[in-house]
Amino acid sequence: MLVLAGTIGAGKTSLTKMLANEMDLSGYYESVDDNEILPLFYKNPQKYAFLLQIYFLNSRLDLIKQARLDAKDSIMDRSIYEDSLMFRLNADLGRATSTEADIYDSLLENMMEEIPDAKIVKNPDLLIHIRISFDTMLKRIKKRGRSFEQIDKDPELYKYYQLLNERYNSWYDNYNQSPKMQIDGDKYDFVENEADFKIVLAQIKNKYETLISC
Ligand SMILES: Nc1ncnc2c1ncn2[C@@H]1O[C@H](COP(=O)(O)OP(=O)(O)OP(=O)(O)O)[C@@H](O)[C@H]1O
Repeated sequence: MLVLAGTIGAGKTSLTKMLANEMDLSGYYESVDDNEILPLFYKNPQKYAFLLQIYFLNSRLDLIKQARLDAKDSIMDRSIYEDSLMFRLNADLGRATSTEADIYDSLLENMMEEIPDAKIVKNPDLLIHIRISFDTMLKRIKKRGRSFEQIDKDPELYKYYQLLNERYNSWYDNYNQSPKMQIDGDKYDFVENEADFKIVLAQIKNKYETLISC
């Protein structure tokens, strides 16, 4: 199982679709449009931060189980581990308490702990982090146009996005739940440029094949 990671608008879902197609993998996607808590959270973060995390935790674990039970090898458009980074940021911004964030982390760890000889392994075989600059992040959020994510409607979001993007780098450095690799999402525009996609695909295939052959 391959898992994509990266900030809002990094291109995780697009790259997941392209890799699923090229590498003959089953794609698993988090549905943002059907998430009824997300717009509530953006409207009132203090009230809905904890509920949103529980919603995500539940739905992502469900997807992991489905992906692992699939007869085919799979790819997911987001990792369960990034939620902890987002929730900690929300707690630091006063939208949740540090106790809530601690309990969330402990629950996540408990849920993701592998049981020896279990049929299903929950952690990915490879995590692929798409790294983008803050500038690129803002442009992509604007281009995609999801109304609740727009900065012009809510200037506080600017700071939230900036901190989130900064924290992703140390999150990736500290991530150790599986093998990992990074893609430069500023340098390679894999959505718009076919040659860039080929480079990214080769990097990922190379890493994945090395892991499988070990
Ligand atoms: N744990 C979380 N806490 C708060 N908000 C979250 C969390 N996970 C996702 N979100 C929100 O859900 C929305 C979708 O985020 P996500 O990064 O999963 O997808 P995306 O922006 O469509 O990514 P991409 O463009 O890379 O495919 C964003 O508005 C993001 O802020």
